[in-house]
Parts: sequence; structure tokens; C-alpha cells
Amino acid sequence: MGAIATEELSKSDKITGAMAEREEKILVLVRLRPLNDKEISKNEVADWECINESSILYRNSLQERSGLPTAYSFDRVYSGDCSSKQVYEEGTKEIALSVVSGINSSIFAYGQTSSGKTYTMNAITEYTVADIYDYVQRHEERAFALKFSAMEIYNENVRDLLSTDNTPLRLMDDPEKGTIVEKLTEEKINDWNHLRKLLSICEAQRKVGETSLNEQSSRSHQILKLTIESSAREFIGKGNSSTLSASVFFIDLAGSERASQAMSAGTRLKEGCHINRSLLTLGNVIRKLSKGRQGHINYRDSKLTRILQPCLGGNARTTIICTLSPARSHVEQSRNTLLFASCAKQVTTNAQVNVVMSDKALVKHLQKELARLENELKSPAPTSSSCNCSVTIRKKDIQLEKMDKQIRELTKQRDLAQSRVEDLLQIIGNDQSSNKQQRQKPHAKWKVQNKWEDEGSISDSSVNGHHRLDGVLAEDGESYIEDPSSRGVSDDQCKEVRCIEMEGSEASIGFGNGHAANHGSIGRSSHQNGFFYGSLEQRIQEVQRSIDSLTSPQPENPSVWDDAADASSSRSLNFSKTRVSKENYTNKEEHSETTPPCEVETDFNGRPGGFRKFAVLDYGADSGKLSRNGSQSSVGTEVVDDVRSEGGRNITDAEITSVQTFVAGLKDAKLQYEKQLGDGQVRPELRKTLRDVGLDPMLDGEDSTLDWSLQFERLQKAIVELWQICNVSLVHRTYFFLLFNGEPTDSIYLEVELRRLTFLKDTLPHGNRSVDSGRARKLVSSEKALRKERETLSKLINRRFSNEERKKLYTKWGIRQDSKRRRLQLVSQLWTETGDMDHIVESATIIGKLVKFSEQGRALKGMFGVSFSPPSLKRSSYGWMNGMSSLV
Ligand SMILES: Nc1ncnc2c1ncn2[C@@H]1O[C@H](COP(=O)(O)OP(=O)(O)OP(=O)(O)O)[C@@H](O)[C@H]1O
Repeated sequence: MGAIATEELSKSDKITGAMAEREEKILVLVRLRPLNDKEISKNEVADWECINESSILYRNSLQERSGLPTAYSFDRVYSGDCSSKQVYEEGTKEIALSVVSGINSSIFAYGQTSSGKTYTMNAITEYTVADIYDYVQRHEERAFALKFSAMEIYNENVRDLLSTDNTPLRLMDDPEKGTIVEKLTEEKINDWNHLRKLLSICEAQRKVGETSLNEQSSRSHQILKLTIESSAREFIGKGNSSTLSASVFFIDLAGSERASQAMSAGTRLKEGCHINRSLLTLGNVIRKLSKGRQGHINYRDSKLTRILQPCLGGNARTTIICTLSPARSHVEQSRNTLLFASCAKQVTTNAQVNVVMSDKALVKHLQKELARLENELKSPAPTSSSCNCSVTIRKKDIQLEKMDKQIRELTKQRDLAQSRVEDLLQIIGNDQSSNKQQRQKPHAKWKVQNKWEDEGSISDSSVNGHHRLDGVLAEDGESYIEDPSSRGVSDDQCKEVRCIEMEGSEASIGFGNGHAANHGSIGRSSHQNGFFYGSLEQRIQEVQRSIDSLTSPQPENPSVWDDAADASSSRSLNFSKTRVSKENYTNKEEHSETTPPCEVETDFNGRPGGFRKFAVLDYGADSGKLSRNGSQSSVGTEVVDDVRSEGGRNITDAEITSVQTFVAGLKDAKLQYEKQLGDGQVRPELRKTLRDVGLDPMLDGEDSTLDWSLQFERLQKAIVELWQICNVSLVHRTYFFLLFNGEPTDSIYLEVELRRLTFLKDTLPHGNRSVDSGRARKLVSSEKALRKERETLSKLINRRFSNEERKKLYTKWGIRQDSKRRRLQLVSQLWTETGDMDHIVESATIIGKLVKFSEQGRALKGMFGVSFSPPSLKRSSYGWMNGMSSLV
């Protein structure tokens, strides 16, 4: 394809047509080498045989009975008598030469030590470069410029192979180019001889050492990069030329090795460890990519994968040559190589033609594109974009239908609740009249309720799992109606009345709408609140179900744990089963269930003074105002008990904020905000902030409904980033993220959150200098609180995840199983990649499991019925309300 495509591209007006991305699988070749002299002298047997052009067979009859596969198929296999020229011509040439057409390409050699990687790569590099020069000579109509750079990764340090300076080079992240190696020499190539000379310098510079398996064993990963730029000569200097620019990478990996087989010690052993570790990361990345790129890919776990990211599933065409020794003694390593090759076969890349256009050419291209689009609009024939529109409309219709259904369902529930309220009122009325003569205050109940309306007290109604009703205790679905006066309950005590709980708490949530006037204070809870809590609860259960299914052990939900785990759910936490054999890819068992001694944990002395790790609303900035009411839910306490029992440390309840407290805080903030909106106190510039991220539901009205999903995504991104900037508690992020997943009714809560975070960000010490230093100090301290929170969460890992689950988690997150601080390492990674939504989803899922979002979610059911309190200005004591009040 390379040569043909470039010939077609010799005129710049043809270039733009070839710019589309091209998705294709990595090409995987297997090369078997002959037995070497050493192996022959040891009477080794060659157990592997290429039975046709694409299959390789393991012939050992003893192994055949072991249940392991004996035949493997790849794009192409080469037996020991195939020449390197044949491998190049039939296997790698087409992809390698894409580079002259402006398409990045890469050729890898992967395999155990002494299997023939360097032997193969040297030849492939030489043939490719010769063909490139041949191509350049045959295309005089184009002007070519070639650049060359070379590096090696030795013991996880990057070295410039074109420089005698051994100083390790740093990796930098460039927003446009991705990872770049700082100060790497890039030589402009004059001619073929010049390039040959540079290649021999690299060979001489590369770290090589003798092992028992290979006298000339490469001890580093070598990456050679040849960049080719070309432009059509006839357009050069005319302002409308375009340049094709692409690179070909030649990657000769160091070989995996078993210390026992390589008989390595000292320096060699250390090198071997580094080699194996980075190859393990490469294997993990390939395995993850082979499953369809869902979730977080650990490119950053090694320098090798960071540098090679574009070649692994990115903008490059890629070939991997896996080399094998046929000897029986290497069978395990050979099988590992073939497993790696099988995974690599599933990985797709998205290469594209890289064109650098001059301004003039760009304008010309855009004009053409515009004309094409105008034509498309005129012609009624179905096009891909109109298809997209109809798909979107269909999706919207389905969404609308779903919402309609929900509204009907909620209306039904509300009516049911309404009729129950009427029944209860009837009973209460009867009760009251039968006691009339004994009572001094004939309408005590109504009076109390009216008073409650006026004062809006905030004491919590949840006590030891019992919920106080109208002078009534309701326990687990059972309601008892009791006249307060008959128990001698005073008016003050009656202030604790919150609402009447129905048998099913869902039924108690929506009865405010349109009936408030008929039922005094009972109907005071607004329809909006009722609707919110109902849908919120439903959502909690949905979210919980997915968390449960995602984190339940294999036997209960095998599909989730399967290799092809629920591909339809992009939000799934894919704990993938490792298919790679133990030898190379499985790390050591975790030492024990108990917490291994580690720096972090020994530092932890119970609850430090003023430390509020789970300051959901306060972020540790104002510890005295965290707790909503001092009475933790039973769920919250259970979580704390778990923590407390970890290592016998003394951690108090206030350190875990229950989801109830969280939701109650949300509700308060919303009410406060609505009130401020009503009072016209919202500052116009803050309204603008909301518009900037695409949300202003209060102003946009109905029109915003259709755009809501888009707005939601933008807003969610902005909030996630602000959480990170403001060091917001991970538990808070998790609750918020899991609860608000895009329902239109979420908009107000997202708005409130964004406003709060914007305010917090503006008051960070490096931001608004006018903020008083005390406040700034408190905000800085939230960073410490976040660190502590991570520590505490990490201690829950052993309790919440089984041994097997933990192992999968560590592997998935690229953490060594034998690392002493593996739990902290895991938690430290959560919520850090704010631009990667899959990462965020996985982080929320893990923390949701750690804080037992499930039980808390279930407990909310009770809470919605009971602690449903009217708006109160007295409750502005939460951390975020402080922020809000200063804000507006
Ligand atoms: N296909 C082949 N035909 C003949 N000889 C080969 C072949 N492949 C490798 N060899 C020989 O085997 C030996 C080891 O090869 P090479 O150094 O390329 O292995 P390697 O995989 O790069 O090893 P390491 O990872 O230790 O660097 C060399 O002497 C090489 O010449």
C-alpha cells in the first residue's frame, strides 16, 4: 500500500482524500529459529513445527495430554529455515513502508532471550531503510527530508544512543505530541551511508552482556525512529503545498528471561528484573487493549509503554514479530510468547495519513469540504450524517418515552400515597375526637405541625434504626400511630416530627404535589423534592445493582468476570481474567490477609486532632461543622467499625460520612440556592460560569431538555476537574458521581455543585489573593485530609474485596502483588485521571464498594421517608453552605 498510496498523493489536492483514520488489527508474525549449537550439543529436541503458513504446532506427546493448546494460528509463521529477507518481504514490508505515504508504522520484535529478536530486527531495519531510499530515488517529483533518532531503555532509564552522554533522559507530556523524550538527538540524514553509520553507532552503544543463554544478550529495549517528510516539488514555495510527515519505529525489545535459566546474578539479575517488569507492563497493556480499550490502560506504568503508546493502539500501523526457540527446555517461555502474540492479534490501531498543510492549502481544503457539505445538504439521498441525526432522534424518543413512563409511575405512587395519607388523617382525626375530653389542647398535632413549618427545626429523626414519626416510632416498614398528647409528648418534642412514613417508603415521597393545601404541613414537602428523592432512591438502587454485579465474585456473576466482560457497558469495571501463564505474568501471592507493615499505616495514630477524612461537605476545611446531626446511620457506623477493626486502631464515626448525610446536605444546599434564586441574589458573573460549561437550567427553560445530555457531559467533566483541583473528598466525589448520572432533574444539583467548586477554586491560596489567609490555610489543609482519606480507604480494601478480587485489581491497575503498599498505591491512583471518564467510572465503582454504598443506598430508603425536612435557613452550618453563602 505504501508505494501505491504515495504515488497517488503526488499532487497535493489528492492528499486530503486520504486523511481518514484507518482501523486495523496489529499484524502478528511468529518466527521460529533453528536449534543453536549450544542446544544441539545438549541434545535438545526441537518441539515446535510450522505446519503451514499460519499455524505452529507443539509436538511433544507428553505435553499434549496436559490440556494446553498444541496448535496456534497467527497472520504468518516462519520456520527455522526461512530467511530474514522472506520475513521482511512477506511480513513487514507493506506496513513498514506506509511511512512514505505519511502513515506512522512500527515493527516490534518480542520473545525470550536468545530467540532471535536482534538477529531479525537488524535485518528488517536494513531492508526497510534500503527500500525507503530506493523509493526516494524513484520519486524525484517529491522532496524528501529524513531524520533519525535512537534510544534505549536500560534499567528503566532512557538513554540517547546517538550521544556519548550517559545521562538519563526525561519524558515529558506534550498536549499535542503525547510523550516526548527531552533532549533526544535527532539527526538529519544526508544519505544512505550516513544512516548506516548512525545505525552502527547505535549497535555499538547499546548495552549488551553475556548470559548463559546468549553471549551477546541485549540488556535494554532499543527504539529507533526514522521520520520522513515529503512534499510535491511543484507546490513548494507556492504557499499551497502540503507535507506528509510520518515515522517508522524499529523496536528491538530485551528478551524475557528466567533467572534460573539465564543463570544470572548481580548486574545481570538486576537487568533481568527490569526487563521482565517492563515486559509485564507491556503485556498488561496489550491484554487490556485486546479487550477493546475499555477502562483505564496503564501506559504510564513503564517508560517503554509510555514512549510506545502511539504504536500500541494509536496512530500507527504495527507489526509484531514474536521469536521462538524450538528447544524443549524453553517450552514455557515459548508458550508465554505465543500467549502474548495471541493477545496482540486482537489489538486494533487507528493509523491516519499525517498531513501538514500550508495555510493556503488548508483554506483550499476547507472550501472544498464546504462545497461538498453544501451538495450533501441539497441532495436528499441518505448520507451518513443524516443517518446519525435519525439515530440521535430515535435515542431521544426512547429517552422521552422512558421519562414519560417514569412520570406515570411516580404519579401513580403519589396518588396511592395521597390516599393513604387521607386514611391516616382520618384515623388520627377519629383518635383525636375520642380523646377530646381528656386533652387540654384539642388540635395539638396541627399546632405542632404549623409550628414546625414556621421554625423548620433540623434535628434528625433517625434514632437507632427507628424513625420518629408524628410522635410515632416506625420500624422497618411497620407504622404505629400514636397521639403525642396521650404519651405526654410536649410541643417541643413534637418538633421532631418530619413526615408520615408509609408502609413502603417510596409511597411517602411524592404526596406533596397539589395536595399541600388540603393537608397542612404534611403536604409541605414540595413536589420537586418528592420527585427528586424518589428518583434518587431508584437511581441509588440501580447504581448499586451495577456495583454489585461488577464487583461480585466470579461464581455469582461469571459474565462480568469473563474475558469479554460486558462489552456493552462502557462503565463496567472489567476485572479481566489473566490468560497469561503464571511464570511470566502472575506475580507473587499477597503475603497474608493481615495488613503488612508499612510506613503509611504505622504513621496512623487513630484520629488526628481536627482530622475529618470523610468531610463530604467540608473537605476538612472546617471540621467543627461537618456532622449534620451527630447521629450516624447504622450503615455509617458499620463502615466505621470496619475501619476501626483494621489493626485495632481507634477511628471515630465522624470520619465516614454516610450517604444519608451527603444527600441531606445536597438537599439543603439546593433549597438554599433556590431561595437565593428567588431572592435574585445570584450574581450575574456566576450565572456566566454556568453558561460557560453549558448549563443554566433555570434560565434556559424547556429548550435545555434536548441538549441536556450534552450539557450534562460538559458539566460533569468540569466538576470532576474541579474536584481534583480543590482536593475534594473521594467519598464525596463517589456519592455525587454515582447518584447523578444524567437525569434532567439532576441539573439543579450539578449547578449547585459547580458553583460551590468554582467558589472553592477561586479561594485557593494561589488564586484570589484577597481571600483571608485563615480560609486559604484551611483549604490547603484539605490536601492533607485527602491524603488521609486515601489512607483510610486503603485499609478497607482487604475487607471489601476478596483475595482473588484484590489480585485482579492490582494487576489491572499495574501494581505489584508483592508491593508492601499496594493498597495505598491502588487508592492513590483513584480519581486522578480527570480527563479519562472510564478511569473515573472505575474509581467511583471501587470507592462505592469500599464505603459500602450498597447498604447505605438501601438505608436511604428509610431516610427518605423520615428525615424529609422543610427548608431551613438555620441549617447553613455545613461546609459547603458556608461556601455558598459567601458566594451569593
Ligand atoms: N533465525 C535464525 N537463524 C539462525 N540463527 C539465529 C536465528 N535467530 C537467532 N539466531 C542466532 O541466535 C543467537 C541469539 O540471537 P539474538 O541475539 O538475536 O537473540 P535475542 O532474542 O535478541 O536475545 P536477547 O534477548 O538475549 O538479546 C545469535 O547468535 C543469532 O545469530
